[in-house]
Order: sequence, then structure tokens, then C-alpha cells
Amino acid sequence: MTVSTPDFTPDNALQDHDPSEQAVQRYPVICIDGPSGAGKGTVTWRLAQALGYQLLDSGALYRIVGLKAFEAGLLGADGCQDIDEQAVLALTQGLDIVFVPNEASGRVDIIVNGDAVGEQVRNETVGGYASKIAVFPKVRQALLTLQQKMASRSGLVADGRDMGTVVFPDADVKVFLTASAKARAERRVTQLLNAGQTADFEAILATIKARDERDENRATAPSKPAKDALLLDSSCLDADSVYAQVKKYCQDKGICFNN
Ligand SMILES: Nc1ncnc2c1ncn2[C@@H]1O[C@H](COP(=O)(O)OP(=O)(O)OP(=O)(O)O)[C@@H](O)[C@H]1O
Ligand SMILES: Nc1ccn([C@@H]2O[C@H](COP(=O)(O)O)[C@@H](O)[C@H]2O)c(=O)n1
Repeated sequence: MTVSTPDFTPDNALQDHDPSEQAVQRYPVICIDGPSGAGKGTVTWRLAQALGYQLLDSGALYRIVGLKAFEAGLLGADGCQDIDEQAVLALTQGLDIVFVPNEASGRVDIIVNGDAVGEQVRNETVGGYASKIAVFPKVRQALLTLQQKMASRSGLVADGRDMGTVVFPDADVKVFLTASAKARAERRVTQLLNAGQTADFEAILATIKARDERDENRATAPSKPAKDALLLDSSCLDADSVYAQVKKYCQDKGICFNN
């Protein structure tokens, strides 16, 4: 499996950096972990843009594997059959993933084995597939090295569940962004209605809670704050306030912003 992402770095010199020099040249890493809908993607995008860092949307990796496993029939027609870990691993190893920052959506567009993956990958159903395959240690291991390599080209802002605990334990900044399940479900409803789709609050709330339960209680790399993470509850904060608080925390940790 390979993954690549163009970064926001204005100076291409950093992109030509040889990963074998990593021991002498270390770039800053900022981890934004937390549950679905907490606002991680929103703050991660703004930080990466402001700092000219690369962006790692690790949830997208798990979503792609979940979607491809479903399409290959590995999850059953309703996404609920017993899953063959080895088959998901083999599928994962065959993926070539490119992330392309999309200014309009404020997220990365995803190209898998040369084909653009549509917005479908972002829906709650695929989020559910992702959390089912995310329990497998071999799949997580296959994604681990790949994610770590992304910190070898420039500064990195990484969004996920285990960025601060497992993938980048020595990160310069770790934030665990939460919000109540109700606030997160309300955000999803707003997001869907704004996109001209229908939304059932109770159904969305139930799906969010089921995903939280699976992500927080799996044996390997469960979703939890790193011991040295800033805990930030965004239930009553708008996106600008979250960004301002995270930016200030990054500055306190020695990260320099030019704007
Ligand atoms: N602080 C906030 N207050 C209200 N809405 C927010 C806030 N932060 C983000 N949002 C909105 O909530 C929705 C979910 O945000 P976002 O995609 O950033 O969350 P996420 O944690 O990355 O979710 P996921 O893990 O499922 O990708 C988006 O529509 C976003 O615009
Ligand atoms: N570091 C990560 C990131 C994600 N997952 C799993 O993928 C699901 C989808 O993630 P989103 O951030 O895109 O919502 C998530 O529910 C996790 O099961 C993970 O395990 N580790």
C-alpha cells in the first residue's frame, strides 16, 4: 500500500527531503484526535493551511479500506458478516492512495488506484465500515508505517483516533477534541441539510454512539486521549473559537505561525 499527499508547504525544497535523513532533520507534528463529528477535520485543515504543513486524514484511510472491503463482499451485503482479517489485509496492501487538498470542501479529495473516490466515502455508513475493519491489528499495522512516513517530508497535522497515542507518540502537540454525542449528531444533521439531503437526528445519534463504543473499546489502539494531550470540549464552542484555542496551544508549545 502507498499513500501520498501534496502538502501546503510553499517551499518545495522540503518535499525533496530524503526520509533516510529523518534522524537529523525532524519536522513538527501536531495530532488532533477525537470522536466522529468533534470538529477534528475542520481545525486540522485550518492549521495545515496556516502553517504550510502536510495534512494526514487518517480516518480517510480506514474509510477507504472499509469501503473497498464492502465492495469486495468482505463485510456481507448488509456490512455485518464476520470479517476475514487476512483478506482485508491483502486488500489494504494493494491500495495506492493519493490525497489532494480541496480548498472548496476544506478536506482532501481521495484517489484510489487512479480513480477518484466520491463523497460517498464520507457518509456514516462508510464510517461504520471503517470502524469495523479498524479493530484488526494487522490492518492497523499496515497503515501505521505508512502514516509515520508522512512526517518525513514536512511539518504534519494528523487527524484521527490514535495519532497522539500510537502513530506519533513523540508529537510536538497533541489535542483530544471532543463534543457531546448530541452536539455531534446536531452538526451532522446541519451538514446533511446544508447539502440538500434528509437527516434523521435519532438515527444519526444512534450511529454515532455505536461507532464511539466500537472505537473506544477495541483492544488495539482504542480512541482515547494521550496522557500529554490537551482535552478540549467543543460542544459549546464554534469552529473559530476551537481554532483560536488550538492555535494558542500550538504557539505555547513553540509552533510558529506567520499569520
Ligand atoms: N466547533 C464547531 N461547532 C459547530 N460545528 C462544527 C464545529 N466544528 C466543526 N463543525 C461542523 O461539524 C461537522 C463535522 O466537523 P468535522 O468534519 O470537522 O468533524 P470530524 O471530527 O473531522 O468528523 P469525522 O471524524 O467524522 O471526520 C462539519 O459540518 C463542520 O463544519
Ligand atoms: N486514526 C484512526 C482514524 C480513524 N479510525 C477509524 O475510522 C473511522 C472513520 O474515521 P473518521 O475520522 O473519518 O470519522 C473511525 O470511526 C475509526 O473506527 C481509526 O481507527 N483510527
